[in-house]
Amino acid sequence: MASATAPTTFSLLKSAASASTSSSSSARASLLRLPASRSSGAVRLGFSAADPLFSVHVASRIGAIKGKVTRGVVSMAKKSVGDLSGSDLKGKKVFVRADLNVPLDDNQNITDDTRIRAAIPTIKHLIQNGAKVILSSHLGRPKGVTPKFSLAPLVPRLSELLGINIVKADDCIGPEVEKLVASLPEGGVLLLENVRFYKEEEKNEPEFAKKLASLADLYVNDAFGTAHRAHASTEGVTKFLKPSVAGFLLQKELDYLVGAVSTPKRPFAAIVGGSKVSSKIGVIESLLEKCDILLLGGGMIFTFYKAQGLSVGSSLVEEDKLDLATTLLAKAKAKGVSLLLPSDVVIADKFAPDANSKIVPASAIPDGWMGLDIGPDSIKTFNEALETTKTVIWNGPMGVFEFDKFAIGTESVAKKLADLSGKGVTTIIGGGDSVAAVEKVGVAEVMSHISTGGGASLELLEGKELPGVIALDEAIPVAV
Ligand SMILES: Nc1ncnc2c1ncn2[C@@H]1O[C@H](COP(=O)(O)OP(=O)(O)O)[C@@H](O)[C@H]1O
Ligand SMILES: O=C(OP(=O)(O)O)[C@H](O)COP(=O)(O)O
Repeated sequence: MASATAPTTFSLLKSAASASTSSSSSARASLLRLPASRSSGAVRLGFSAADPLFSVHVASRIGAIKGKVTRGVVSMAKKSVGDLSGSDLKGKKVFVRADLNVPLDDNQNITDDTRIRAAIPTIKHLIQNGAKVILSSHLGRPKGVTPKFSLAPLVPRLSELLGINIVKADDCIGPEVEKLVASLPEGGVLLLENVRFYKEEEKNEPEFAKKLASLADLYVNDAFGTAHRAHASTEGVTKFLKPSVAGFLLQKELDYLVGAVSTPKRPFAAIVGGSKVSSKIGVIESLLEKCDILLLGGGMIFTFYKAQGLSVGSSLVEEDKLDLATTLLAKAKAKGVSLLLPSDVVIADKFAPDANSKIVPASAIPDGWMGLDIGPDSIKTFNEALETTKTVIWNGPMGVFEFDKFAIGTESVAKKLADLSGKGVTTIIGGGDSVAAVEKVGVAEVMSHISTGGGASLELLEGKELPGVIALDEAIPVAV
Protein backbone atom coordinates (compact mmCIF):
# COMPACT_ATOMS: atom_id res chain seq x y z
CA MET A 1 0.00 0.00 0.00
CA ALA A 2 2.94 2.29 -0.56
CA SER A 3 0.85 4.42 -2.85
CA ALA A 4 -1.61 5.06 -0.05
CA THR A 5 0.89 5.77 2.67
CA ALA A 6 3.89 7.52 1.21
CA PRO A 7 1.97 10.43 -0.35
CA THR A 8 0.24 11.16 2.93
CA THR A 9 3.58 11.60 4.68
CA PHE A 10 4.73 13.80 1.89
CA SER A 11 1.56 15.83 1.75
CA LEU A 12 1.69 16.42 5.46
CA LEU A 13 5.12 17.90 5.02
CA LYS A 14 3.95 19.86 2.01
CA SER A 15 0.96 21.24 3.86
CA ALA A 16 3.17 22.28 6.74
CA ALA A 17 5.40 24.02 4.21
CA SER A 18 2.51 25.76 2.49
CA ALA A 19 1.42 27.06 5.86
CA SER A 20 4.43 29.37 5.78
CA THR A 21 2.97 31.25 2.86
CA SER A 22 -0.75 30.80 3.07
CA SER A 23 -1.81 30.02 6.57
CA SER A 24 -1.66 31.49 10.04
CA SER A 25 1.45 32.84 11.68
CA SER A 26 1.20 30.14 14.32
CA ALA A 27 1.37 27.47 11.64
CA ARG A 28 4.48 29.27 10.32
CA ALA A 29 5.99 29.07 13.77
CA SER A 30 5.41 25.33 13.72
CA LEU A 31 7.17 24.94 10.41
CA LEU A 32 10.14 26.85 11.68
CA ARG A 33 10.48 24.41 14.52
CA LEU A 34 10.60 21.41 12.21
CA PRO A 35 13.96 19.68 12.05
CA ALA A 36 15.75 20.41 8.76
CA SER A 37 15.42 16.82 7.56
CA ARG A 38 11.65 17.05 7.82
CA SER A 39 11.24 20.17 5.71
CA SER A 40 13.11 18.46 2.87
CA GLY A 41 9.94 16.53 1.96
CA ALA A 42 11.63 13.15 2.39
CA VAL A 43 9.32 10.25 3.12
CA ARG A 44 10.13 9.02 6.56
CA LEU A 45 9.21 5.65 7.97
CA GLY A 46 7.97 4.95 11.46
CA PHE A 47 7.24 7.45 14.17
CA SER A 48 8.55 8.64 17.46
CA ALA A 49 6.83 9.92 20.56
CA ALA A 50 8.27 13.38 19.92
CA ASP A 51 7.17 13.50 16.30
CA PRO A 52 5.64 16.94 15.68
CA LEU A 53 3.85 15.65 12.59
CA PHE A 54 1.88 13.13 14.63
CA SER A 55 1.79 10.49 11.99
CA VAL A 56 2.60 6.84 11.84
CA HIS A 57 3.87 5.63 8.53
CA VAL A 58 5.17 2.40 7.21
CA ALA A 59 5.86 2.03 3.52
CA SER A 60 4.15 -1.28 3.01
CA ARG A 61 1.19 -2.91 4.62
CA ILE A 62 1.86 -6.08 6.51
CA GLY A 63 -0.67 -8.55 7.71
CA ALA A 64 -3.68 -7.09 5.93
CA ILE A 65 -6.59 -9.48 6.42
CA LYS A 66 -7.94 -9.10 2.96
CA GLY A 67 -11.00 -11.18 2.36
CA LYS A 68 -10.83 -12.77 5.76
CA VAL A 69 -14.05 -12.92 7.68
CA THR A 70 -14.36 -13.12 11.42
CA ARG A 71 -16.44 -15.65 13.29
CA GLY A 72 -19.04 -12.97 13.96
CA VAL A 73 -19.29 -12.11 10.31
CA VAL A 74 -19.73 -15.71 9.22
CA SER A 75 -22.46 -16.34 11.72
CA MET A 76 -24.31 -13.27 10.46
CA ALA A 77 -25.19 -14.84 7.10
CA LYS A 78 -28.90 -14.80 7.74
CA LYS A 79 -32.02 -15.80 5.90
CA SER A 80 -33.72 -12.78 4.34
CA VAL A 81 -37.33 -11.86 3.71
CA GLY A 82 -36.34 -11.91 0.04
CA ASP A 83 -35.76 -15.66 0.40
CA LEU A 84 -39.45 -16.21 1.17
CA SER A 85 -41.64 -16.93 -1.82
CA GLY A 86 -45.16 -15.63 -2.43
CA SER A 87 -46.75 -18.78 -1.00
CA ASP A 88 -44.67 -18.37 2.17
CA LEU A 89 -46.24 -14.96 2.67
CA LYS A 90 -49.74 -14.88 1.14
CA GLY A 91 -52.35 -14.66 3.87
CA LYS A 92 -49.67 -15.09 6.57
CA LYS A 93 -49.51 -12.91 9.66
CA VAL A 94 -46.01 -11.46 9.74
CA PHE A 95 -44.60 -9.83 12.87
CA VAL A 96 -42.24 -7.11 11.62
CA ARG A 97 -39.93 -5.49 14.18
CA ALA A 98 -38.76 -2.16 12.80
CA ASP A 99 -36.82 0.69 14.42
CA LEU A 100 -39.27 3.58 14.08
CA ASN A 101 -37.55 5.47 16.89
CA VAL A 102 -37.71 8.85 15.14
CA PRO A 103 -37.23 12.28 16.72
CA LEU A 104 -40.42 14.21 17.52
CA ASP A 105 -40.68 17.92 18.40
CA ASP A 106 -42.77 19.35 21.25
CA ASN A 107 -45.85 19.25 19.03
CA GLN A 108 -45.31 15.57 18.21
CA ASN A 109 -44.20 16.35 14.65
CA ILE A 110 -41.59 14.01 13.13
CA THR A 111 -38.41 16.02 12.60
CA ASP A 112 -36.48 13.30 10.73
CA ASP A 113 -38.34 10.44 9.02
CA THR A 114 -35.23 8.58 7.83
CA ARG A 115 -35.96 5.48 9.88
CA ILE A 116 -39.58 5.34 8.68
CA ARG A 117 -38.51 5.61 5.03
CA ALA A 118 -35.84 2.97 5.60
CA ALA A 119 -38.45 0.50 6.89
CA ILE A 120 -40.75 0.87 3.87
CA PRO A 121 -39.17 -1.60 1.35
CA THR A 122 -39.69 -4.60 3.64
CA ILE A 123 -43.26 -3.62 4.54
CA LYS A 124 -44.14 -2.97 0.89
CA HIS A 125 -42.67 -6.33 -0.13
CA LEU A 126 -44.87 -8.06 2.43
CA ILE A 127 -47.97 -6.10 1.40
CA GLN A 128 -47.39 -6.88 -2.27
CA ASN A 129 -47.11 -10.58 -1.46
CA GLY A 130 -50.45 -10.59 0.36
CA ALA A 131 -49.10 -10.83 3.90
CA LYS A 132 -50.86 -9.34 6.93
CA VAL A 133 -48.28 -7.07 8.51
CA ILE A 134 -48.12 -6.63 12.28
CA LEU A 135 -45.67 -3.77 12.70
CA SER A 136 -43.84 -3.27 15.99
CA SER A 137 -41.34 -0.71 17.26
CA HIS A 138 -40.16 1.15 20.31
CA LEU A 139 -39.98 4.94 20.59
CA GLY A 140 -37.66 6.53 23.13
CA ARG A 141 -36.99 5.00 26.50
CA PRO A 142 -40.35 5.18 28.32
CA LYS A 143 -40.78 3.91 31.86
CA GLY A 144 -44.23 2.34 31.59
CA VAL A 145 -47.09 3.73 29.49
CA THR A 146 -46.17 7.32 28.57
CA PRO A 147 -48.43 9.15 26.06
CA LYS A 148 -45.63 11.27 24.65
CA PHE A 149 -43.89 8.06 23.53
CA SER A 150 -46.95 6.73 21.69
CA LEU A 151 -46.43 5.62 18.08
CA ALA A 152 -49.65 7.42 17.05
CA PRO A 153 -47.83 10.42 15.46
CA LEU A 154 -46.19 8.01 13.00
CA VAL A 155 -49.45 6.76 11.46
CA PRO A 156 -50.00 9.53 8.85
CA ARG A 157 -46.43 9.34 7.51
CA LEU A 158 -46.42 5.53 7.41
CA SER A 159 -49.77 5.54 5.58
CA GLU A 160 -48.55 8.14 3.12
CA LEU A 161 -45.31 6.27 2.34
CA LEU A 162 -47.09 2.90 2.01
CA GLY A 163 -49.99 4.30 0.02
CA ILE A 164 -52.59 2.61 2.26
CA ASN A 165 -54.38 3.52 5.47
CA ILE A 166 -52.70 1.62 8.25
CA VAL A 167 -54.49 0.70 11.48
CA LYS A 168 -53.02 1.54 14.90
CA ALA A 169 -53.58 -0.54 18.03
CA ASP A 170 -53.59 1.02 21.52
CA ASP A 171 -51.54 -1.82 22.93
CA CYS A 172 -49.04 -4.36 21.64
CA ILE A 173 -50.50 -7.50 23.22
CA GLY A 174 -53.90 -8.59 24.58
CA PRO A 175 -57.45 -9.29 23.37
CA GLU A 176 -58.03 -5.94 21.62
CA VAL A 177 -54.87 -6.39 19.58
CA GLU A 178 -55.86 -9.98 18.77
CA LYS A 179 -59.21 -8.73 17.44
CA LEU A 180 -57.49 -6.19 15.21
CA VAL A 181 -55.13 -8.88 13.92
CA ALA A 182 -58.09 -11.15 13.16
CA SER A 183 -59.74 -8.45 11.05
CA LEU A 184 -56.55 -7.52 9.20
CA PRO A 185 -56.95 -8.09 5.43
CA GLU A 186 -54.24 -9.50 3.17
CA GLY A 187 -51.94 -6.59 2.34
CA GLY A 188 -53.06 -4.70 5.47
CA VAL A 189 -50.80 -3.19 8.14
CA LEU A 190 -51.49 -3.01 11.87
CA LEU A 191 -49.12 -0.80 13.88
CA LEU A 192 -48.77 -1.98 17.47
CA GLU A 193 -48.29 0.52 20.30
CA ASN A 194 -44.79 1.19 21.68
CA VAL A 195 -43.46 -2.20 22.74
CA ARG A 196 -41.38 -0.56 25.51
CA PHE A 197 -44.55 0.40 27.39
CA TYR A 198 -44.00 -3.05 28.91
CA LYS A 199 -40.88 -3.41 31.08
CA GLU A 200 -40.83 -7.06 30.01
CA GLU A 201 -39.65 -5.92 26.56
CA GLU A 202 -36.22 -4.72 27.65
CA LYS A 203 -35.96 -7.54 30.19
CA ASN A 204 -36.55 -9.96 27.32
CA GLU A 205 -39.05 -11.92 29.39
CA PRO A 206 -40.03 -15.15 27.58
CA GLU A 207 -43.71 -14.92 28.55
CA PHE A 208 -43.98 -11.46 26.99
CA ALA A 209 -42.08 -12.58 23.89
CA LYS A 210 -44.46 -15.53 23.62
CA LYS A 211 -47.47 -13.18 23.72
CA LEU A 212 -46.01 -11.03 20.95
CA ALA A 213 -45.19 -14.14 18.92
CA SER A 214 -48.70 -15.55 19.36
CA LEU A 215 -50.03 -12.74 17.16
CA ALA A 216 -48.21 -13.98 14.05
CA ASP A 217 -47.08 -16.89 11.86
CA LEU A 218 -43.57 -15.70 11.08
CA TYR A 219 -41.06 -13.03 12.09
CA VAL A 220 -39.09 -10.41 10.18
CA ASN A 221 -36.51 -8.29 11.99
CA ASP A 222 -35.75 -5.08 10.14
CA ALA A 223 -34.79 -3.04 13.21
CA PHE A 224 -31.07 -2.59 12.60
CA GLY A 225 -30.90 0.37 15.01
CA THR A 226 -32.05 -1.91 17.83
CA ALA A 227 -30.29 -5.11 16.75
CA HIS A 228 -27.65 -4.66 19.47
CA ARG A 229 -30.40 -5.05 22.10
CA ALA A 230 -31.47 -8.52 23.25
CA HIS A 231 -35.08 -7.53 23.86
CA ALA A 232 -38.31 -9.54 23.63
CA SER A 233 -39.30 -8.11 20.24
CA THR A 234 -35.79 -8.30 18.76
CA GLU A 235 -34.49 -11.57 20.19
CA GLY A 236 -36.92 -13.38 22.51
CA VAL A 237 -39.67 -13.61 19.92
CA THR A 238 -37.48 -15.67 17.55
CA LYS A 239 -37.71 -18.61 19.95
CA PHE A 240 -41.44 -18.84 19.27
CA LEU A 241 -41.73 -17.90 15.60
CA LYS A 242 -40.30 -19.78 12.61
CA PRO A 243 -39.11 -18.76 10.20
CA SER A 244 -37.38 -15.72 11.70
CA VAL A 245 -35.70 -13.75 8.93
CA ALA A 246 -33.92 -10.47 8.25
CA GLY A 247 -35.68 -7.59 6.54
CA PHE A 248 -34.18 -5.71 3.61
CA LEU A 249 -32.86 -2.84 5.73
CA LEU A 250 -31.14 -5.15 8.20
CA GLN A 251 -29.67 -7.06 5.27
CA LYS A 252 -28.41 -3.87 3.62
CA GLU A 253 -26.83 -2.60 6.84
CA LEU A 254 -25.02 -5.92 7.32
CA ASP A 255 -23.93 -6.02 3.69
CA TYR A 256 -22.26 -2.63 4.02
CA LEU A 257 -21.07 -2.55 7.60
CA VAL A 258 -19.84 -6.14 7.62
CA GLY A 259 -19.37 -6.97 3.95
CA ALA A 260 -17.70 -3.81 2.72
CA VAL A 261 -15.52 -3.59 5.80
CA SER A 262 -14.45 -7.25 5.81
CA THR A 263 -13.66 -7.45 2.13
CA PRO A 264 -13.22 -3.80 1.11
CA LYS A 265 -12.07 -2.47 -2.20
CA ARG A 266 -8.63 -1.11 -1.32
CA PRO A 267 -7.13 1.23 -0.32
CA PHE A 268 -9.57 1.19 2.57
CA ALA A 269 -9.63 4.27 4.81
CA ALA A 270 -11.40 4.76 8.11
CA ILE A 271 -12.08 8.14 9.66
CA VAL A 272 -12.82 8.01 13.36
CA GLY A 273 -13.77 11.04 15.42
CA GLY A 274 -15.99 11.83 18.36
CA SER A 275 -15.36 12.93 21.86
CA LYS A 276 -13.51 10.18 23.65
CA VAL A 277 -10.90 7.53 23.02
CA SER A 278 -12.68 5.31 25.54
CA SER A 279 -15.89 5.20 23.48
CA LYS A 280 -14.00 4.38 20.29
CA ILE A 281 -11.27 1.96 21.45
CA GLY A 282 -13.10 -1.08 20.15
CA VAL A 283 -13.75 0.56 16.79
CA ILE A 284 -10.18 1.78 16.37
CA GLU A 285 -8.71 -1.60 17.35
CA SER A 286 -11.03 -3.45 15.03
CA LEU A 287 -10.42 -1.08 12.11
CA LEU A 288 -6.66 -1.30 12.59
CA GLU A 289 -7.00 -4.96 11.65
CA LYS A 290 -8.70 -4.08 8.39
CA CYS A 291 -7.90 -0.64 7.03
CA ASP A 292 -4.92 0.80 5.17
CA ILE A 293 -5.34 4.38 6.33
CA LEU A 294 -6.78 5.60 9.62
CA LEU A 295 -7.55 9.29 10.10
CA LEU A 296 -8.33 10.43 13.63
CA GLY A 297 -10.12 13.63 14.62
CA GLY A 298 -12.46 14.97 17.30
CA GLY A 299 -11.87 15.29 21.00
CA MET A 300 -9.99 12.00 21.25
CA ILE A 301 -6.89 13.32 19.44
CA PHE A 302 -5.72 15.28 22.47
CA THR A 303 -5.22 12.10 24.45
CA PHE A 304 -2.95 10.91 21.61
CA TYR A 305 -1.07 14.23 21.60
CA LYS A 306 -0.58 14.16 25.34
CA ALA A 307 0.58 10.55 25.14
CA GLN A 308 3.29 11.87 22.80
CA GLY A 309 4.40 14.41 25.37
CA LEU A 310 2.68 17.49 23.93
CA SER A 311 0.89 20.28 25.75
CA VAL A 312 -2.80 20.25 25.02
CA GLY A 313 -3.98 23.24 27.09
CA SER A 314 -7.44 22.58 28.48
CA SER A 315 -8.48 20.26 25.62
CA LEU A 316 -10.41 17.10 26.37
CA VAL A 317 -8.00 14.44 27.65
CA GLU A 318 -8.61 11.07 29.20
CA GLU A 319 -5.64 10.74 31.54
CA ASP A 320 -6.29 7.06 32.14
CA LYS A 321 -6.12 6.33 28.41
CA LEU A 322 -2.66 7.76 27.69
CA ASP A 323 -1.01 4.34 27.71
CA LEU A 324 -3.76 2.99 25.51
CA ALA A 325 -3.20 5.80 23.00
CA THR A 326 0.49 4.93 22.86
CA THR A 327 -0.38 1.26 22.38
CA LEU A 328 -2.78 2.05 19.54
CA LEU A 329 -0.13 4.12 17.75
CA ALA A 330 2.34 1.26 18.10
CA LYS A 331 -0.24 -1.21 16.91
CA ALA A 332 -0.91 0.90 13.81
CA LYS A 333 2.78 0.92 13.06
CA ALA A 334 3.10 -2.84 13.54
CA LYS A 335 0.10 -3.46 11.30
CA GLY A 336 1.42 -1.18 8.57
CA VAL A 337 -1.56 1.14 8.83
CA SER A 338 -1.00 4.76 7.92
CA LEU A 339 -2.41 6.54 10.95
CA LEU A 340 -2.76 10.30 10.66
CA LEU A 341 -3.47 12.69 13.48
CA PRO A 342 -4.30 16.30 12.59
CA SER A 343 -1.25 18.55 12.24
CA ASP A 344 -3.15 21.71 13.20
CA VAL A 345 -6.22 22.46 15.27
CA VAL A 346 -8.76 25.21 15.83
CA ILE A 347 -8.55 26.25 19.46
CA ALA A 348 -11.02 28.20 21.60
CA ASP A 349 -10.71 30.18 24.82
CA LYS A 350 -13.90 28.58 26.16
CA PHE A 351 -16.33 25.78 25.28
CA ALA A 352 -19.00 27.97 23.68
CA PRO A 353 -20.31 28.86 20.21
CA ASP A 354 -19.08 32.45 20.60
CA ALA A 355 -15.62 31.55 21.90
CA ASN A 356 -12.59 33.39 20.54
CA SER A 357 -10.75 31.03 18.23
CA LYS A 358 -7.51 30.65 16.33
CA ILE A 359 -5.64 28.05 14.31
CA VAL A 360 -2.42 26.63 15.72
CA PRO A 361 -0.17 23.67 15.03
CA ALA A 362 -1.18 20.74 17.19
CA SER A 363 2.16 21.07 18.97
CA ALA A 364 1.46 24.65 20.03
CA ILE A 365 -1.78 24.69 22.03
CA PRO A 366 -1.36 27.36 24.72
CA ASP A 367 -2.45 26.92 28.33
CA GLY A 368 -6.07 27.85 28.87
CA TRP A 369 -7.09 27.09 25.27
CA MET A 370 -8.84 23.97 24.06
CA GLY A 371 -8.90 22.26 20.66
CA LEU A 372 -12.41 22.09 19.22
CA ASP A 373 -11.80 21.29 15.55
CA ILE A 374 -9.14 20.12 13.13
CA GLY A 375 -7.36 22.89 11.22
CA PRO A 376 -7.08 23.74 7.49
CA ASP A 377 -3.75 21.99 6.95
CA SER A 378 -5.15 18.83 8.47
CA ILE A 379 -8.22 19.05 6.25
CA LYS A 380 -5.96 19.35 3.22
CA THR A 381 -3.84 16.42 4.34
CA PHE A 382 -6.87 14.27 5.12
CA ASN A 383 -8.37 15.09 1.70
CA GLU A 384 -5.14 14.10 -0.03
CA ALA A 385 -4.92 10.88 1.96
CA LEU A 386 -8.47 10.01 0.95
CA GLU A 387 -7.95 10.80 -2.73
CA THR A 388 -6.57 7.36 -3.64
CA THR A 389 -9.05 5.33 -1.61
CA LYS A 390 -11.71 2.94 -2.88
CA THR A 391 -13.62 2.42 0.37
CA VAL A 392 -14.07 4.91 3.21
CA ILE A 393 -15.93 4.43 6.46
CA TRP A 394 -16.58 7.37 8.77
CA ASN A 395 -17.66 7.35 12.40
CA GLY A 396 -17.65 10.42 14.63
CA PRO A 397 -17.29 14.18 14.03
CA MET A 398 -13.92 15.93 13.62
CA GLY A 399 -14.82 18.65 16.09
CA VAL A 400 -17.60 20.27 18.08
CA PHE A 401 -19.71 20.55 14.95
CA GLU A 402 -22.73 21.65 16.97
CA PHE A 403 -21.01 25.09 17.13
CA ASP A 404 -20.76 26.61 13.61
CA LYS A 405 -17.32 28.02 14.31
CA PHE A 406 -15.96 24.52 14.94
CA ALA A 407 -17.92 22.61 12.29
CA ILE A 408 -15.59 23.17 9.34
CA GLY A 409 -13.47 20.02 9.82
CA THR A 410 -16.53 17.78 10.07
CA GLU A 411 -18.27 19.46 7.15
CA SER A 412 -15.12 19.20 5.03
CA VAL A 413 -14.98 15.45 5.61
CA ALA A 414 -18.67 15.19 4.65
CA LYS A 415 -18.03 17.15 1.43
CA LYS A 416 -14.93 15.13 0.58
CA LEU A 417 -16.79 11.85 1.01
CA ALA A 418 -19.61 13.15 -1.20
CA ASP A 419 -17.03 14.05 -3.83
CA LEU A 420 -15.41 10.59 -3.58
CA SER A 421 -18.80 8.90 -3.73
CA GLY A 422 -19.44 10.66 -7.03
CA LYS A 423 -16.20 9.11 -8.31
CA GLY A 424 -17.29 5.57 -7.46
CA VAL A 425 -15.68 5.24 -4.03
CA THR A 426 -17.75 3.25 -1.52
CA THR A 427 -18.59 5.66 1.29
CA ILE A 428 -20.16 4.39 4.49
CA ILE A 429 -21.32 6.64 7.30
CA GLY A 430 -21.43 4.76 10.57
CA GLY A 431 -24.29 6.46 12.35
CA GLY A 432 -24.74 8.93 15.20
CA ASP A 433 -23.36 12.45 14.89
CA SER A 434 -21.61 11.75 11.59
CA VAL A 435 -24.99 11.15 9.96
CA ALA A 436 -26.28 14.43 11.41
CA ALA A 437 -23.25 16.21 9.91
CA VAL A 438 -23.76 14.62 6.49
CA GLU A 439 -27.40 15.64 6.55
CA LYS A 440 -26.56 19.18 7.65
CA VAL A 441 -24.25 19.55 4.66
CA GLY A 442 -26.99 18.11 2.42
CA VAL A 443 -24.93 15.28 0.95
CA ALA A 444 -26.66 12.28 2.54
CA GLU A 445 -28.21 11.16 -0.74
CA VAL A 446 -24.91 10.67 -2.54
CA MET A 447 -23.24 8.46 0.08
CA SER A 448 -23.12 4.71 -0.63
CA HIS A 449 -24.61 3.87 2.74
CA ILE A 450 -25.79 5.78 5.77
CA SER A 451 -26.46 3.59 8.74
CA THR A 452 -29.76 3.94 10.60
CA GLY A 453 -28.13 2.68 13.80
CA GLY A 454 -25.62 4.62 15.88
CA GLY A 455 -24.96 2.17 18.71
CA ALA A 456 -25.64 -0.86 16.52
CA SER A 457 -23.20 0.21 13.80
CA LEU A 458 -20.52 0.94 16.40
CA GLU A 459 -20.91 -2.51 17.93
CA LEU A 460 -20.80 -4.11 14.51
CA LEU A 461 -17.65 -2.20 13.57
CA GLU A 462 -16.12 -3.32 16.86
CA GLY A 463 -16.66 -6.88 15.68
CA LYS A 464 -19.37 -7.63 18.22
CA GLU A 465 -22.24 -9.92 17.38
CA LEU A 466 -25.68 -8.35 17.44
CA PRO A 467 -28.26 -10.41 19.39
CA GLY A 468 -31.10 -9.36 17.10
CA VAL A 469 -29.17 -10.73 14.12
CA ILE A 470 -27.71 -13.84 15.73
CA ALA A 471 -31.20 -15.00 16.70
CA LEU A 472 -32.39 -15.15 13.08
CA ASP A 473 -32.39 -18.28 10.93
CA GLU A 474 -29.16 -19.08 9.12
CA ALA A 475 -29.22 -18.49 5.36
CA ILE A 476 -26.95 -21.37 4.48
CA PRO A 477 -24.65 -23.56 6.55
CA VAL A 478 -21.22 -21.92 6.56
CA ALA A 479 -17.96 -23.52 7.63
CA VAL A 480 -16.06 -21.45 10.21
N1 LIG B 1 -12.41 18.58 20.18
C1 LIG B 1 -13.51 18.23 20.83
N2 LIG B 1 -13.69 18.53 22.12
C2 LIG B 1 -14.81 18.16 22.78
N3 LIG B 1 -15.82 17.48 22.22
C3 LIG B 1 -15.70 17.16 20.92
C4 LIG B 1 -14.55 17.51 20.17
N4 LIG B 1 -14.71 17.05 18.92
C5 LIG B 1 -15.91 16.45 18.88
N5 LIG B 1 -16.51 16.51 20.07
C6 LIG B 1 -17.85 16.04 20.41
O1 LIG B 1 -17.96 14.66 20.21
C7 LIG B 1 -19.34 14.38 20.20
C8 LIG B 1 -19.59 13.13 19.41
O2 LIG B 1 -18.92 12.09 20.03
P1 LIG B 1 -19.35 10.59 19.86
O3 LIG B 1 -20.63 10.36 20.56
O4 LIG B 1 -18.18 9.77 20.27
O5 LIG B 1 -19.53 10.49 18.31
P2 LIG B 1 -20.65 9.73 17.48
O6 LIG B 1 -21.98 10.14 18.02
O7 LIG B 1 -20.44 10.15 16.07
O8 LIG B 1 -20.38 8.28 17.67
C9 LIG B 1 -20.02 15.58 19.59
O9 LIG B 1 -21.03 16.02 20.45
C10 LIG B 1 -18.91 16.61 19.49
O10 LIG B 1 -19.27 17.90 19.92
O1 LIG C 1 -31.89 5.28 18.50
C1 LIG C 1 -31.37 4.18 18.70
O2 LIG C 1 -30.05 4.01 18.92
P1 LIG C 1 -28.88 5.05 18.41
O3 LIG C 1 -29.19 6.42 19.01
O4 LIG C 1 -27.60 4.47 18.98
O5 LIG C 1 -28.88 5.05 16.90
C2 LIG C 1 -32.15 2.90 18.64
O6 LIG C 1 -33.52 3.14 18.38
C3 LIG C 1 -31.96 2.10 19.90
O7 LIG C 1 -32.50 2.80 20.99
P2 LIG C 1 -31.95 2.51 22.47
O8 LIG C 1 -30.51 2.98 22.52
O9 LIG C 1 -32.89 3.28 23.38
O10 LIG C 1 -32.02 1.02 22.70
